[in-house]
Amino acid sequence: MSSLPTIATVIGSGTMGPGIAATLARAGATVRLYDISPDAIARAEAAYDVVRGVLESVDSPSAPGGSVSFGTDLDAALADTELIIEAVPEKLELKQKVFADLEARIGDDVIIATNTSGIPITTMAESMTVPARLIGMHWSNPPHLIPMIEVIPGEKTSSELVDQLIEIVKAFNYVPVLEKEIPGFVENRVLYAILRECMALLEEGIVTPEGLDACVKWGIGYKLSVVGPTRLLDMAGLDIYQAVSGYLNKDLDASTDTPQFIKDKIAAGQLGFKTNGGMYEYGDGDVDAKRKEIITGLIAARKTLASIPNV
Ligand SMILES: NC(=O)C1=CN([C@@H]2O[C@H](COP(=O)(O)OP(=O)(O)OC[C@H]3O[C@@H](n4cnc5c(N)ncnc54)[C@H](O)[C@@H]3O)[C@@H](O)[C@H]2O)C=CC1
Ligand SMILES: Cc1ncc(C(=O)O)c(C(=O)O)c1O
Repeated sequence: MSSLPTIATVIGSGTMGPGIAATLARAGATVRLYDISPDAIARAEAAYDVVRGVLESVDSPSAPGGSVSFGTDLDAALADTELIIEAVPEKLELKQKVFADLEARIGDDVIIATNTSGIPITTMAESMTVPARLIGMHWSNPPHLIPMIEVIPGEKTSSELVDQLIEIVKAFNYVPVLEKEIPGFVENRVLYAILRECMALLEEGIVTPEGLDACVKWGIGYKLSVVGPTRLLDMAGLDIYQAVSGYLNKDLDASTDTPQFIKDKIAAGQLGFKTNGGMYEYGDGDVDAKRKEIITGLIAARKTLASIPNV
């Protein structure tokens, strides 16, 4: 296989599957999107139409011949495939069962890339017949708009596969970030460090949700979208970092569990957009409107970031 696979299969058509499939298809691959649930497939077909429109409006590489087909027939989805991207729910046992099911149906040369948010690849590969073929390929949500993918080899992943996946990611113009294996990988370790402190500040009543969102969006997000954290330290001064981290680090939240108020919301069925309420409440039509605003904002920001120097 040279760079982009001719045929690829995405397993799991929930939040992430349609955007992943659409990105590969737009770059020219024939993609089969498989799900165990017919309802999920029906939702994915509708989501795909929206995603395709979004891809039209960003500078996403497009090549002729790409397509996405949808279905609940696993053998049909796997026929002649070269690359499988697994995007089923974040449960180790489920992913291991899916890998066993896949390995019973495919040749030894077929790649399995997992979109796990942070389960170590080595652990997932323990029950596999060919562990050298498993590699982490962590897309960020929404996958058709965030042009960066973490590439995470496990202890038994073949080094040829690491190089191959990096070339595949470059073939659809995304930035591959090669990492050593660690729970949560790099992106979610940083994101969850931020989220842990944010949730603690809310729980202690230090700031309102609206105030927190404004502070983090402008004070941190805006700046970090232009200058990464390493260069930010040069901009601020390492002496300042030493002075502040010297008194602040020991005061930062260090809890190891999910905050109780989040657990209470989940127990009350408040999960966020998918239940019309979570951190904020949403009335009729509000969730769709917010989703549109977020996508519009991400498209505008991506265009701007693509047009300025990578400092
Ligand atoms: N939601 C997010 O923001 C992100 C999620 N991820 C990771 O991607 C993976 C998928 O996440 P989501 O798309 O959010 O999950 P989701 O729950 O929205 O979708 C998962 C889909 O997998 C299907 N499924 C369940 N068992 C299956 C099986 N045996 N075979 C085929 N399909 C099956 C479900 O019917 C569902 O449609 C997880 O590992 C998650 O941690 C990674 C990056 C971001
Ligand atoms: C809150 C949250 N948690 C996990 C992930 C992930 O990468 O799996 C994301 C994301 O990609 O956006 C996220 O927002």
